[in-house]
Amino acid sequence: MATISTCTIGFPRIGSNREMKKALEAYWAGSNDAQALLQAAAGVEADAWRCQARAGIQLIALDSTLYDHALQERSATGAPAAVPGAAALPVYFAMARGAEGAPACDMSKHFDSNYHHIVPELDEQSEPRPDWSLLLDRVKRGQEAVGRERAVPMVVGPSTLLGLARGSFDRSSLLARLAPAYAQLLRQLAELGVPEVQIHEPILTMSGSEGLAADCAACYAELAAVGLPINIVVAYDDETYKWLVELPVAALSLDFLGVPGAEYGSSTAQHIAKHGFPKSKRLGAGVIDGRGIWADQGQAARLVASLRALLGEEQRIATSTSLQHVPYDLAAEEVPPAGLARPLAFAVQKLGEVVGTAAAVLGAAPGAIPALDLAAFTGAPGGAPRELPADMFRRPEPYAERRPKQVQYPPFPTTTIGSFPQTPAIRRSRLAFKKGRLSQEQYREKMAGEIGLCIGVQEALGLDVLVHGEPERSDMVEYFGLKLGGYHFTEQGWVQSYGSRYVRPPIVTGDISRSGPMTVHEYELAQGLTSKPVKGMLTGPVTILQWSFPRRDATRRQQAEQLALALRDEVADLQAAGCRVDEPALREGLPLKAGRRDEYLRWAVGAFRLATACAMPEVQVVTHLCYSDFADIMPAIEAMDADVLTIENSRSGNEMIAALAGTGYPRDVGPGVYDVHSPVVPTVGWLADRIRSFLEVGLLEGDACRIHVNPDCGLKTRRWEEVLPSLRNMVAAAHLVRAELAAADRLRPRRPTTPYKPHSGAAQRSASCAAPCCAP
Ligand SMILES: CN1c2c(nc(N)[nH]c2=O)NC[C@@H]1CNc1ccc(C(=O)N[C@@H](CCC(=O)N[C@@H](CCC(=O)N[C@@H](CCC(=O)O)C(=O)O)C(=O)O)C(=O)O)cc1
Ligand SMILES: N[C@@H](CCS)C(=O)O
Ligand SMILES: [Zn+2]
Repeated sequence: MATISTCTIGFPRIGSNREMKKALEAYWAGSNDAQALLQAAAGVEADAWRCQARAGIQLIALDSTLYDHALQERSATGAPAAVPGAAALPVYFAMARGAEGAPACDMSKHFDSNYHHIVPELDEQSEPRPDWSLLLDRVKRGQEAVGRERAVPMVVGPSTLLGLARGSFDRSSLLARLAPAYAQLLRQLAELGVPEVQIHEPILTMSGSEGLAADCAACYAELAAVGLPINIVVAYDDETYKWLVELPVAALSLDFLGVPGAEYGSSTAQHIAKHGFPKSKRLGAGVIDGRGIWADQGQAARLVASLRALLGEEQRIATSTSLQHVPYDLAAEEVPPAGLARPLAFAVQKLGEVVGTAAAVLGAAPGAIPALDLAAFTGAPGGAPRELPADMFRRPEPYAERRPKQVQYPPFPTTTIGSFPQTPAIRRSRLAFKKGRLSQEQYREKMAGEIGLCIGVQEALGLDVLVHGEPERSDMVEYFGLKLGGYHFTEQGWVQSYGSRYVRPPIVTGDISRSGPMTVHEYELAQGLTSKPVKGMLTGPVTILQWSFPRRDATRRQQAEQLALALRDEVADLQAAGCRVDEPALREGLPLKAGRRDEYLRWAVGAFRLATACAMPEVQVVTHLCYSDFADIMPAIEAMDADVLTIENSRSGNEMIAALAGTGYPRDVGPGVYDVHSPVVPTVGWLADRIRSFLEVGLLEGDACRIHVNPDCGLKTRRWEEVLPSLRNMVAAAHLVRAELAAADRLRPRRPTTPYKPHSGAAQRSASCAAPCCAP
């Protein structure tokens, strides 16, 4: 007798109408008290759980968080308790966002997604003092909402908690000490009568996790002994299958899809075909895409049918990852994304796909469900790859020759990463423009005023390299999606990036094309107001792609190449307009498996070079990386051939710049000196210490003229009241350390500081750029 069941492994935490975001921000602004926040959170989670029950999901993961799920499991590890009630909220948010005298905990990219988790703080000294009351309360609320037999607790697993922690320490012994804490949780859950517990262990997808096999086996044997069925959930890629299936647990939920794009497909199905799946376990088949938005129940049904032949009747249909990576509900779109010939599925629709797939397989008619029609994407798949000439990837002169021709700086030149506060007034203007209450002309004038304000502020603060402030960009990726052909966008397609911050990833539906300049007007406006250099501001091709929903009929490489060609034309137009400093951002979608990284890095770095190589030697290409560890991809960073690298640095304690210094990285570096995700204003003394520490780690052998001083990332999430004193202190700190170096006679600029002269040359445009850029 076939038993195909259905389950979820996570759901959007924002609420169908962004209730969670609004409640959090009202609480932080002081217009809401703790009770109101907790009440709003309870409403959001209950709505989400009931929505899953209504869709017919049998086992509902009790996902819910005030800020981040990795942060809320800390109470089991001996770290300060996380939110046992209203009184502890300030501690919880201090950990997440910082508070006076207490810097925020480190934040990091969650695997290869655009979600950011708070990094667990664990080391040898950590003494688990388990307090699971929060999670247990959540389970009780879940049982009330959807019934005992459907409410399934989910918890970040001990290996993952340890794997996400930074630093090198004896993880093996701490895992052994964490096991009893988790065993205690399982006993308490069993008392509540839950059907099973989901233990999320995404760390087991990572290369190198084979080394965890013995420790994991011991830990899970101890947990299994409690007697509560355990479902280990491993998402984001295929997994270290051979030893994972041996773990003594009742069920394994695996990701059958892997990264979105045409590379679609993990090796999970092949692993099962090759090695089999133990009869004693239940498989959670993650066949509905948890992080793509194309509806494709047909593919899922066929996958499950093929598994059934291998596995027999006992299966469970699930999503490949938590649905937190897709928007809540397509029905919220007043106008469904226009021109989309293919059906879309957001989280609510994906619940229907899970249930529908189970029904189709039971009905033995999986073939009857049509798969996503790839032929309906516009354009030939990617219009590429065609062989592009090698010189399109090479700047005319190598770094060592071109750097002296570029703008020269004083020691510790000060700058910012691009965005300035996105104020309510800016957002109101944009909304008025969208609703037709402001004309295009009026909207542009408003934005011009904001740009003028940003330039005036930066001049007054004494910054050395300026930016226009990005007021016209709702989001650094969505903005380009709106300007480029081949993209569609949503009105309500919010996806959590971190805490209360959300993005609307644009959707690639066809070949990407640029119909005209996208950023030149704003650059010209800004540069026209100052004699200091203004950076042109582009988002890099890989970043745009990683933070979009890619099409399914072309590889990510093909899509990145199209984006790179569009950005290349923009670089050409920016430099023709006189721009001498340019900033595309690259963000890795580095595969979790080491064996796939080289190939990825080849095309990702290639896309960056393709976008920027048309820049004349005099143009300084700045790139920016935030919230990612890149110690293990240093050669790729070097191969990007940028002139300046700005990086998020302040929360991770110089780890990255120490790595850069260690490899003798020769180019200009701008290590972040303060955390932009915290409302705390850093003091001059603290900032000066940060700057001095760059010399201590031996960065650029102490050549201060090439060590730029900037915040970790853009300032769009901050208020002017925070930005003004923070930047004032940052500039003062740079000047202080500059003066100290001068007094100690340690200022030996290798070349004279040259004043900045914006370039005025249309003639040079045709000489250096037109040919390669316009005839790709
Ligand atoms: C740099 N980062 C980014 C990442 N990914 C991106 N796609 N973009 C990024 O910048 N990843 C890593 C990091 C950190 N991440 C973020 C992510 C998100 C924000 C952020 O500030 N998000 C805003 C939403 C921004 C936005 O698009 N706003 C719209 C307004 C939309 C809206 O709410 N409209 C209302 C009315 C307007 C109003 O009254 O406010 C409506 O329509 O009803 C806009 O500006 O037009 C957020 O608030 O979450 C920052 C860093
Ligand atoms: N220029 C962007 C980069 C963020 S990663 C900004 O400043 O917001
Ligand atoms: Zn950044």
